Amino acid sequence: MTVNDSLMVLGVLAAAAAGLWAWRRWHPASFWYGVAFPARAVLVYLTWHHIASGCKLTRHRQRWRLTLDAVPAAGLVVRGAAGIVEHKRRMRRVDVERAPRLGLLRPTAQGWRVRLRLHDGQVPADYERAAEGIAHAWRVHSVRVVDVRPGLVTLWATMRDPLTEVTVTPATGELLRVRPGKLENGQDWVMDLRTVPHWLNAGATQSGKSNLANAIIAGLAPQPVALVGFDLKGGVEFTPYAPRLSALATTRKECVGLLDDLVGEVEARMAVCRRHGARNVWRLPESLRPVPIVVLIDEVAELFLMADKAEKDEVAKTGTALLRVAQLGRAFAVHLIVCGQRIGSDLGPGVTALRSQLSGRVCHRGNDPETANMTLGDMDPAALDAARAIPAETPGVAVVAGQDGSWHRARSVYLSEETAEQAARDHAHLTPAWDIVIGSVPTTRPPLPEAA
Ligand SMILES: Nc1ncnc2c1ncn2[C@@H]1O[C@H](COP(=O)(O)OP(=O)(O)OP(=O)(O)O)[C@@H](O)[C@H]1O
Repeated sequence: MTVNDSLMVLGVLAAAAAGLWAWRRWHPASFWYGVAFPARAVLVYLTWHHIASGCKLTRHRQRWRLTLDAVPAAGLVVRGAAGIVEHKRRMRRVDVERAPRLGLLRPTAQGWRVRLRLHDGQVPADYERAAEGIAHAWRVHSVRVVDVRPGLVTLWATMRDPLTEVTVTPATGELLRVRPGKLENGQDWVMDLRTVPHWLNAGATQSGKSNLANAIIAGLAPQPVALVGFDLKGGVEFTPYAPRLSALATTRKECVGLLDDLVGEVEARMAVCRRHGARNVWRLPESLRPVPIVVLIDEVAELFLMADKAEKDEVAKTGTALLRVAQLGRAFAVHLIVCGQRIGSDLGPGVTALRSQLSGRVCHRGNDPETANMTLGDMDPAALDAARAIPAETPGVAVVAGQDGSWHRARSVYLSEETAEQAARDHAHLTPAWDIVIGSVPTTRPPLPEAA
């Protein structure tokens, strides 16, 4: 090759590299699907056997193979023990290491998914244990085991943590549905109170609980719902949202009164449903359908703590009323969003029962492993591990679990208090008066959609 030829080849290579760089820089999505993903896929298939072996996912099988056996030749052996001079071919059964069969790698915006066939005797937990090792071998942010079916698991690899930056998601406009942030798989985090009626929002201080509550309030503010606040931290959290709150309790006495109202309202709705042969308010004729109530409770532990014995009765009443609202509210469009650092049995009897009614769980970073245990203890152990691994420098990141047992890492969208307060002020005209709400009087609000 002449010097000119070499220069030309170098020039072409440099131009190709610059083109690829520019492509990646200006249109990363098409670069990923067109170049980066196919290259990654080839690497994954080529290295899979090695990685599976390193992560102890392989199995040994007996297979027929044509082998070359070394045979000492007669007469020459005497020259030395290692006098092997002849080879003989023959078929025989040998031990072969087999990796689990990889299905087709399917690209996602943030990485890829691939289905694997389990070896006999393997369970999905084997793959959950190996996931971290596989993530390191594939040089990706995380690998999760998802979509478990008999004999099959799907591995979902994510190249970068999609929760480092969460952008604002538009309002859904659907009743009792909010999008407070993003899930790790890049999809919107949808909180649908008609599917999961009550939520527990737990985490240490500065973990992002209030930000999530703000996002929920801002999402619900434009909807035809009544918002109610319980804030025993002197009202500092919820008073700024007062224009959009139909009721706000900031002292224990007010809490007891407001809970009495709520229990009475649930019972009244129950009576209306019974009269009309409806199992829930969504099956009532539209003109009779009451306005949904969303109850936000800040720092739930304050409701159960007592300074002296005189408060014992009030605390007991509060616990019972809250439990009744939780148990009965789901059918009668009364929803709870309970925020707190701890919601354990140490707060008193009834708290564990209340927690079990809160089927939606959001577990932010906790100060101790107990927070994750209390919030997600009855779920998949992998969810607990993910919650315990949330770093302090990413407030708003949480593990979110619904009632079907599935869970996701998610992050609420950052919403300044001013923005949420502005949303409350902007939609103050939609705030139904509490007297009208608990009077179950059909109001002139816009008609509610039919139940799904
Ligand atoms: N999703 C988020 N993205 C970015 N920053 C966030 C997010 N959520 C919260 N933060 C930041 O973290 C800080 C603490 O958040 P927040 O007040 O919601 O925590 P908290 O758990 O309610 O704390 P506390 O119990 O002390 O009230 C806030 O200053 C906020 O700026």
